[in-house]
Amino acid sequence: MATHTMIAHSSSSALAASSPLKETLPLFTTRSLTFPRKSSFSRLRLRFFAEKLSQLDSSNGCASLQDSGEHLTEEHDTKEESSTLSITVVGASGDLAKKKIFPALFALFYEGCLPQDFSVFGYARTKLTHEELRVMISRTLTCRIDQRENCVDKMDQFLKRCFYHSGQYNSEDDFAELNTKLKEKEEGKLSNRLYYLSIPPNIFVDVVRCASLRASSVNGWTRVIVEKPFGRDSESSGELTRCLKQYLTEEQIFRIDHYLGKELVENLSVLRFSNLVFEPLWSRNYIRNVQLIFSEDFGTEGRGGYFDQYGIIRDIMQNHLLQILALFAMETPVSLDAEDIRSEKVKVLRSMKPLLLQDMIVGQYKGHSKGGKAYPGYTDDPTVPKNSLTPTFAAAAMFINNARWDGVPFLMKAGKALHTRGAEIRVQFRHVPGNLYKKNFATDLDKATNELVIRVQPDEGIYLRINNKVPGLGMRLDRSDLNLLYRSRYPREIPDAYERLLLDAIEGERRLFIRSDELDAAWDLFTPALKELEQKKIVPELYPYGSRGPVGAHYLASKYNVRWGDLEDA
Ligand SMILES: NC(=O)C1=CN([C@@H]2O[C@H](COP(=O)(O)OP(=O)(O)OC[C@H]3O[C@@H](n4cnc5c(N)ncnc54)[C@H](OP(=O)(O)O)[C@@H]3O)[C@@H](O)[C@H]2O)C=CC1
Ligand SMILES: O=C1O[C@H](COP(=O)(O)O)[C@@H](O)[C@H](O)[C@H]1O
Repeated sequence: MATHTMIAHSSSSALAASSPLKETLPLFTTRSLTFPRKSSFSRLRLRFFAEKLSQLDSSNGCASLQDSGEHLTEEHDTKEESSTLSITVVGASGDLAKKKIFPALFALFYEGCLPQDFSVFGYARTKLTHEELRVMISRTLTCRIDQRENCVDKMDQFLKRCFYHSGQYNSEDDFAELNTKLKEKEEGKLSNRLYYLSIPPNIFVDVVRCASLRASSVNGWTRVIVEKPFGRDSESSGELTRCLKQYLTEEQIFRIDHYLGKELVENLSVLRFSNLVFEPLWSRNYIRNVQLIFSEDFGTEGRGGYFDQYGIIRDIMQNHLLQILALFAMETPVSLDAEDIRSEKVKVLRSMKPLLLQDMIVGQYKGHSKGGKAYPGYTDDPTVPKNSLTPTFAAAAMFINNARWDGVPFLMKAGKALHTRGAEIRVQFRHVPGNLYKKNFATDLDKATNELVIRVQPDEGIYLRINNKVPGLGMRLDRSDLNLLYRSRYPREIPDAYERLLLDAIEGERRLFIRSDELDAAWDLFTPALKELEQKKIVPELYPYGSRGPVGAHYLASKYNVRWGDLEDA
């Protein structure tokens, strides 16, 4: 124990010494940096205890840090007793904070995943009292379906730990005041501080500067979760990273992509690497195309101002879908350690061919009336310019130039205001060569190939479409699904992605956060096509609100001899 502490501190000091702000950027106990394997081990160890505890309290996978001390090791006990955790949500008055971050923090508290000694601070310009913040937060808190009994008590306990500080985002003095308030709560203990930047990206750097100079922990770690968008293209993203790194080390920056925290996305690697039946098939030899599909059945209502500067390619494809693609297509990592996984993701991203304009199509939704109800078009939003060419839908074909995936189209499709909400990965396999049963298919043979579908949301599940004989005396073939439907197999609520990611950031687990080289590689793939799209002022194909999107998506798919699986299913 003593040795660990010593090594951790000397290593942190070495880091701080190389940092431009060594005095003002104090020690961050970068557990996974110093002890990469130990971090995963300790998390797994906690999870092991949690599994034991789950039989008692149906915990969601973290060990109870509040009331299970006797199960944990000596090392853990000591740390827990002497340290505090302060979580500051910057932009606390905003949509994401209310909708996702505070509820996720409450869920972690509810599940016993937060340390004994923690406080939550909201920070924003809006003037609020502590009590007003608590009222605001309480409106969005919910308890897990299966554990409602002491819900009200738990909410009260949580809300008592929530405080508010009003300040400007670029004021060092305001952050110094925040620092004073944080210190009051920390009572001189070893303090760890987590900042969540739930604010528009143009103020990220101001906040990081002020927080790092005036409100960093002096004796524990300081970490910052940065929300997307991380820039608009390679240049602006590089600039953002450069500016953030004036004040923070890479190890302090947790770039969030909440899709990586979704249960089925986490399960993707388990599916691949722990099932012998899949891994041998995972290549160009057996897979003819992969589809990554995102759709929402609502428009940009309320977020038009933000969305118009980014569009669907930057909002969904360059991050959420590309991250899933990287996990899907990467080689087997050396271990489950964050750096090993992220290095494999970077490798596969760097093997990809940058997207070409001729391999994408864009669309924008228009107003539509259905069942007596009028649905607004994208440009009907008062915060969107009337002549906006921003795509609310896009489809793209991407390729990976490596031995495993050479020639396999990875088709992406993302859209707002479509007929349904969902996110899924579809893997379409090749034909069975010389299929003995080709005469017995009621449908065309091309449609009778196997398909593996990983449904990320809603109705999380994994199903494998196979061909089977219809029972009876004849020989007629049919298609059926071997179906793992989560709600039947695991009839309990799945934690929200933000819960998992917040817990990981608290634990210093970086596996599900984006490293700066990953981000660079991701932007390199999309920047040329995005620039061309804007320079050439490509006019998006209009599609009605609530429809299946522009027909151009079908032409793009058929160019590569692909049919969109979601539409075949419908
Ligand atoms: N909302 C969502 O569903 C998602 C959001 N994100 C990202 O999360 C971050 C926060 O999103 P969201 O909560 O929707 O954002 P908001 O627009 O609600 O902004 C959050 C807070 O920031 C302050 N703020 C807003 N605009 C400005 C401005 N121009 N200058 C200074 N302060 C401003 C406001 O607080 P005050 O005026 O009190 O200071 C506001 O309450 C963004 O980076 C967004 O891209 C990512 C995924 C989903
Ligand atoms: O990052 C974003 O994601 C949401 C969709 O997230 P989900 O978890 O609800 O699927 C999307 O609406 C938003 O435009 C985008 O910024």
